[in-house]
Amino acid sequence: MAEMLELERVTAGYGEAIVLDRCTLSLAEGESLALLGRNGVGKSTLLATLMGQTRVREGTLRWGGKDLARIPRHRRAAAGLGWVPQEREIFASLTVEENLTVAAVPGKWDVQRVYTLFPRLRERRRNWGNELSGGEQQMLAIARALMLNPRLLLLDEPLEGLAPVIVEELCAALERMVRQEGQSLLLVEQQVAQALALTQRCVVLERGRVVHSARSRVQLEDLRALDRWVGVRLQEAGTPAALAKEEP
Ligand SMILES: Nc1ncnc2c1ncn2[C@@H]1O[C@H](COP(=O)(O)OP(=O)(O)OP(=O)(O)O)[C@@H](O)[C@H]1O
Repeated sequence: MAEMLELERVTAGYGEAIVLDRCTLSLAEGESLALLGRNGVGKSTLLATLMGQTRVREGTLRWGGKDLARIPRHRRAAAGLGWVPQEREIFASLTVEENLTVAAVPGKWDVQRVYTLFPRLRERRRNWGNELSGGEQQMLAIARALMLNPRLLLLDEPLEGLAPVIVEELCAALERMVRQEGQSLLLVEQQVAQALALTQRCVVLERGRVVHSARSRVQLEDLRALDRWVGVRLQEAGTPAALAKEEP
């Protein structure tokens, strides 16, 4: 597989502060990658860097073989990077369907396809954004990003703060999105077992640098090996449905 995204020894941060420190990773078209690590190691900063929101001091970022630095930050979404930040930022005074269609880009993902992925959004299509539960807001934020037909979807802790039953529903949708629809995904997530179950590969960041990488399926069978970097709480890891299934 040709690499779609390549970071080579990228050092970046905010103002004088350096957060990413010679960070190297790559992702191919159709691939799904979990970005793991403790709080504050730079996972969100890596996504922000892809979106042009940090100061890159050194290293190269290539997107589709081209220098990402040459794509201005307001053009990154149009260039195929679909970012769902932790804050979700859905439009409270638009309906669910208006949220989805307000900035849609024609392509494989359309309203019917995202409703098939998230049937709950179809049921709620006439509700205002501010009438949704946290889980529904997260589904809407992801669905809205898909409506831009991104080549790569960047999800920042989509499961954070959601009730277990909603986590399960959301994971089932993300699993279909990745496995059946072949959506490329870069997933930042603290819920390690779920993140591994949804992805093909994983990398661990520590102090802004990749310190470990593995096949997700292999790693899932040895969660304890991640403990030194991530502090996996095995008893909380759960047993997502996807664990029992074949690797994509
Ligand atoms: N907008 C910002 N301006 C200045 N510093 C920031 C900004 N965003 C993050 N930082 C700092 O960058 C460092 C890395 O934060 P980042 O959010 O990337 O970590 P993370 O691995 O995503 O952790 P978390 O799970 O807590 O979000 C932290 O020290 C944080 O305080």
